[in-house]
Amino acid sequence: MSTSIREPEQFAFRAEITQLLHLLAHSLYQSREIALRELISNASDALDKMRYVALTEEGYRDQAEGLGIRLEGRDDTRDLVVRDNGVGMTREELVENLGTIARSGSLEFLKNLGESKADLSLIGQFGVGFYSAFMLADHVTVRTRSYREGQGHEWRSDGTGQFEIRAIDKEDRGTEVILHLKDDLRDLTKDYRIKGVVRTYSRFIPHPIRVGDEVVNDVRPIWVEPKGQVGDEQHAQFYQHLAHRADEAPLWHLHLAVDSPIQFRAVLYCPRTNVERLGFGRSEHGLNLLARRVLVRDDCRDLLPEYLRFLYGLVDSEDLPLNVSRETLQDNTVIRRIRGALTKSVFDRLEKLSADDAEAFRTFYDQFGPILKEGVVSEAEHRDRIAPLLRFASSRDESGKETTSLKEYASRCQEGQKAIYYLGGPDLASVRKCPNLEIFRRRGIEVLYLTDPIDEFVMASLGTFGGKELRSIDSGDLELPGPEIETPSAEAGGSGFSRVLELFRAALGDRVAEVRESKRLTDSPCCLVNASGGLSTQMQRILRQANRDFPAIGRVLEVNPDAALIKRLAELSANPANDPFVSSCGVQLWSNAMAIEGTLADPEEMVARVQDLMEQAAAGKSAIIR
Ligand SMILES: Nc1ncnc2c1ncn2[C@@H]1O[C@H](COP(=O)(O)OP(=O)(O)OP(=O)(O)O)[C@@H](O)[C@H]1O
Repeated sequence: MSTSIREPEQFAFRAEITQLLHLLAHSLYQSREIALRELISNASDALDKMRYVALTEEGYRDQAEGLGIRLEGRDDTRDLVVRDNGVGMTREELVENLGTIARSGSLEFLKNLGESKADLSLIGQFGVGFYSAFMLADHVTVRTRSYREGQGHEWRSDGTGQFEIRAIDKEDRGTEVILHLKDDLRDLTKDYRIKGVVRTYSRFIPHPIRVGDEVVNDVRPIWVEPKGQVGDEQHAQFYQHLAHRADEAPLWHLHLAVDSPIQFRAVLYCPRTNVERLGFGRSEHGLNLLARRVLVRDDCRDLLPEYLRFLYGLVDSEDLPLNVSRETLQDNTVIRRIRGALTKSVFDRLEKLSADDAEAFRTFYDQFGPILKEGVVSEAEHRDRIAPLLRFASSRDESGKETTSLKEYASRCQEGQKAIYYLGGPDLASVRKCPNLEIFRRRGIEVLYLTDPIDEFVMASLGTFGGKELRSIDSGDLELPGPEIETPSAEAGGSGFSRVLELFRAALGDRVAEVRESKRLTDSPCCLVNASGGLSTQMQRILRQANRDFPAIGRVLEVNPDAALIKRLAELSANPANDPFVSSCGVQLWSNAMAIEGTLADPEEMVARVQDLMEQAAAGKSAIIR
């Protein structure tokens, strides 16, 4: 026992924590009581750990009894105490956990608060929940004794840059957080107020929370209750406890009771918002794993595929040993089977949501669709479950508001249509401008508009849907349903048009793979398409963004014999003196097509040519007013 350091020792908080504390202390956040929930959650975690220790470590067998949390208000001193008989902390743990260890979460949280992307209610998600105590208190004291030692320690701080730690006598194991309440929160010492807060935020914590002699919460673990007996309100509170989300009900939940071949109970929750989309890092949390009601891992990532990482929840199985180690989890057959069953249930739930509640499914898809798509690209196993859930904008609603599923698209296919057509681009506005769409518009064939960069990879990974090939419309060999397009204009253009193609070909050289007559354009003079079987334009754009040295791929320039400009060039080509002008127009048309796509590499060259063409046009004009 080291009673030698009874004198307090001073420590400085890490810089980002000082910043965070300053923010919290001056916060005008309305529901400051949520801080209490963070402290109760921490106490509950410490009790879970103690129960686990008692069941797995020699010498602590009798210590799983009487685990609980107690809240006590002290009117005279304006203190509110949160006490637990959990694992407690050693001196080193106190120093590290409450002040000096780097937490990537605190920096991220500060950054997002600064950019107004997050509000204080999200604090618990960043692994810095303890500090929210300073929203309620002007001084915080933590008295704790680890289950491993007889010596207790006290941590004190007023939240301004420093904290101090000293050895104390503490009779019982566990932790006591004493909040010296801010003046305007003094009524939080009253039992009725404390009970109110517990009932609002922490009612379904699976350990008894006592205020006076009364157990205020409902300790029956909701996941072992029969499904029909757990209401939405209970689920919402349990979700808030697991996910550290204040005042938010889950978008949907799953409550599973499976008895064979593996026995397990599970609850899973889908948040309403995807914090990854707000610019936070990847969701870094797994599910809680319990063996016979005892928490064995609070961050088990092996229970769901990576692309369902946004779900919160808990799995409790009778078939798992308590001492299952992190290393053996992945190879554990029980875990693998539970993962399979959970994943299937999630897809069943999503399928049902998409059929029964379009509004909720749309919210889900807006938030988590991009993560779900990773599942198509990263593994083949569940592609066929994810594909029907995908939604895309389409030419059916040019505003992009109404999205469509692949199945709906397929149901609208024309007689003889063998493919599902799509076009990718950086945004809806540029996709809609693409001349390649003209023939589709004329024929009334629907085209999916893909604007998420991963969409192209999704389509490439899927290959087909419902027996129909997924095809980018800038592919050189389109097989459209219905009759081949008649091109009388090609004849009308006659040899002049062939000459135009010849001149374009010679002028463009190896900048293009081919120059040919187009059968897909109605208005535009020309468009670019890709050699059959080649990469789509959007895919080339994405690869070039990722790697500047990505080689330029020779494209096919298709020319519309029907366009007024091309007709005129065909006429002019009868006179060899016009060859340079026609050639120059060819290069410029190619530049225009590249510019529309956003793939033009050398704008200076184009500017010089436009200048030259303008000079020629100006020279042909007359200043004489007729
Ligand atoms: N009552 C307690 N008993 C034992 N240890 C505690 C207690 N409260 C906090 N701790 C320790 O302090 C650490 C920091 O707590 P804090 O609330 O800031 O983050 P966290 O609990 O790790 O993250 P999260 O809030 O996301 O669960 C905890 O991980 C735990 O080790």
